[in-house]
Amino acid sequence: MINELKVFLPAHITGFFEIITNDDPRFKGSRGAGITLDEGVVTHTKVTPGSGRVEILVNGHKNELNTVSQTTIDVICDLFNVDLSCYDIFIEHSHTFPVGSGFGTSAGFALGVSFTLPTLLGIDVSYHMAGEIAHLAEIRLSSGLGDVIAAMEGGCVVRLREGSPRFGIIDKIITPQPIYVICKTLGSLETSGIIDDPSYQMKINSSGSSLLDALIRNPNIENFINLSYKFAKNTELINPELNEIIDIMRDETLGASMAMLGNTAFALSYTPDISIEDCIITRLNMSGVKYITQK
Ligand SMILES: Nc1ncnc2c1ncn2[C@@H]1O[C@H](COP(=O)(O)OP(=O)(O)O)[C@@H](O)[C@H]1O
Ligand SMILES: CC(C)(COP(=O)(O)O)[C@@H](O)C(=O)O
Repeated sequence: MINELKVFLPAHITGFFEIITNDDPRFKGSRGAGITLDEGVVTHTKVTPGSGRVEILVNGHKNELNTVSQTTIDVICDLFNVDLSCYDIFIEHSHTFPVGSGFGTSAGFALGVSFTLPTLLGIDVSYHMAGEIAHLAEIRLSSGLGDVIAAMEGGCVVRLREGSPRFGIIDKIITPQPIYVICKTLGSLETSGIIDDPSYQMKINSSGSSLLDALIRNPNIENFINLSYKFAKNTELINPELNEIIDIMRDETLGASMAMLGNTAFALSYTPDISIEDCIITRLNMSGVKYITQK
């Protein structure tokens, strides 16, 4: 039996969204649209016979960022009634984007665990069930609502129905040629502080719903980024400093907006050229979850 697996999950930037609550976390989530990137989170998981030790590293460090991973392990134990006392588990996440800045990093951590640990424990989970495990961890922590279902698929993902990957419904916007994604981050935003705040929920939902309808009527990448900017303005989530950067980006690209939920500007372009310093430049991901080592 294999004792280690490595998997890649693309980062996911939400352009606009609508919060859909439900007492059943499998049916709680968001509708909206976003893009996945060719960079994200690589997770390397090893399981050996042992005494219940769990070690989680994030970019080589043990720190508070192991909460999402630990919560995903807890979800696996709850769902499959697993006793970990006779295993030692080692998980290492490597991520290129800053946490909490609108790149869906928490979803990448959760999916990295859910697409490796069950298999290494001999638990047979389907592709969509592995996604559901990560979704349940995100909902439990309020660290995300719809990144999981989008990151698994790749591309420019439209979330038509909320929920875990077993119940949510997505579609994709076809891009005629390769798309560069240009990002400039000024810092983080606390996701839970926004998605759990009733006043933000009202602004988000009153705007997100109509923008999704507008994208469905005209499903193309330029419309996505322009509707995303409308959302950032309508919800008043954008700040003047970020707006200045977005204005410059918009003049040089197909369009630009704020990455939800982070203090980050992102632009879509057919070329990697931009006049702004210190941008992260990558490509629209088309593959979704990808095993680096074979199952
Ligand atoms: N590994 C982690 N452990 C604990 N909390 C995390 C972890 N990753 C992200 N978070 C928290 O979850 C929320 C969403 O994180 P993240 O998905 O990285 O946000 P974003 O998509 O905005 O970058 C943030 O509040 C962040 O602080
Ligand atoms: C926008 C957000 C609710 C949070 O995104 P992040 O902060 O990147 O986890 C996302 O999960 C979504 O549902 O679209």
